[in-house]
Amino acid sequence: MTPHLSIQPRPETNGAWLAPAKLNLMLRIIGRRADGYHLLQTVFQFIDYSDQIWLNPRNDARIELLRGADQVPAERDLTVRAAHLLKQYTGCQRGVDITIDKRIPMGGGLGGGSSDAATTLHGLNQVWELGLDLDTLAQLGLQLGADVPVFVRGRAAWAEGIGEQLQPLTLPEPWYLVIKPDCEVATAAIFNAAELTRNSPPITMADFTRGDKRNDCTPVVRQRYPAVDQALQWLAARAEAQLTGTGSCIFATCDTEATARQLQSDVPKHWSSFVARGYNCSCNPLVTPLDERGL
Ligand SMILES: C[C@@](CO)(OP(=O)(O)O)[C@H](O)COP(=O)(O)OP(=O)(O)OC[C@H]1O[C@@H](n2ccc(N)nc2=O)[C@H](O)[C@@H]1O
Ligand SMILES: Nc1ncnc2c1ncn2[C@@H]1O[C@H](COP(=O)(O)OP(=O)(O)O)[C@@H](O)[C@H]1O
Repeated sequence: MTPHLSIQPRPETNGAWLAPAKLNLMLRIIGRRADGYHLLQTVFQFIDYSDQIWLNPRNDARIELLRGADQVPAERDLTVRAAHLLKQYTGCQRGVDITIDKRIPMGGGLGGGSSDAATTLHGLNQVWELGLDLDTLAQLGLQLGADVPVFVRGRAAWAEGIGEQLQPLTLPEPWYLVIKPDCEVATAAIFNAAELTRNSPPITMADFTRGDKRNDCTPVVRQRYPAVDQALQWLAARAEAQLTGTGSCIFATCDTEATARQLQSDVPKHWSSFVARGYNCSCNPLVTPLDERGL
């Protein structure tokens, strides 16, 4: 059976919905839209390293964040914004208490905020019995961030456009060592950098499969964040080192968990790190695992 991550509440999650992180296995910037958003080619894969979100219905129509991410005001939290968006779109009068157990580092290029938003859209679609389909949830998600649709759809993907035009991919599901240098990177600052490459020639999926894993953000992030540069130098001396998204996290791909843990045991103590498995499916109530559909 093809392994998959399930974002739905299960006994082992104590009623929590899971919001997994992602890695960008390559990222090219091939242009810019008139509104300033960049046209990308990127490959997304999920990893089994997740935030946990509890969605408890209330007796009134309020949306309350009982515990969220550090230093993110409730009104800016992407789970709260997702809940308001659903109410506005459907006219639903119900309320919810939201509690987030934050594990995915913020400003790390791991998409934690976007994943929290996507999981909230799925969770409240069920808890509030809204009956919205996957396309509608992905469209609503895009209003919250360019990265939200891939988490809503729950399939590893080749992405184009601003990251929302998605073609599912079946990739190897290796182990990853992820290192978080001691800094956060604001996505907007990197996309606004004058020195960012914005005219990379487009590649094909076959080029990626043959090994083109460049991330156009890497030179800018290395130059502006010495901690990322140092971590990349350290990892590159031991394995192929890559930046995910706009960073700050970097990663190496390993064939086995043992290899990843061996590499992790040498990581200098001033960087945090974790080992996680890659997954092509992050299954939600509207997506059945590939193998259960006979694919
Ligand atoms: C770069 C990527 C790669 O997966 O990930 P992260 O490094 O943030 O995790 C994503 O494209 C980030 O997606 P997301 O974090 O949802 O972006 P948004 O909230 O929509 O936008 C954040 C900022 O980045 C800019 N932005 C985002 C996406 C894009 N294709 N072009 C952009 O120029 C936006 O103009 C905005 O200033
Ligand atoms: N629930 C949330 N979890 C994390 N970040 C959030 C959340 N809601 C809003 N944000 C905002 O989104 C920003 C980006 O966070 P995140 O998605 O974790 O990183 P990245 O964009 O680097 O992948 C944070 O710095 C924070 O201001």
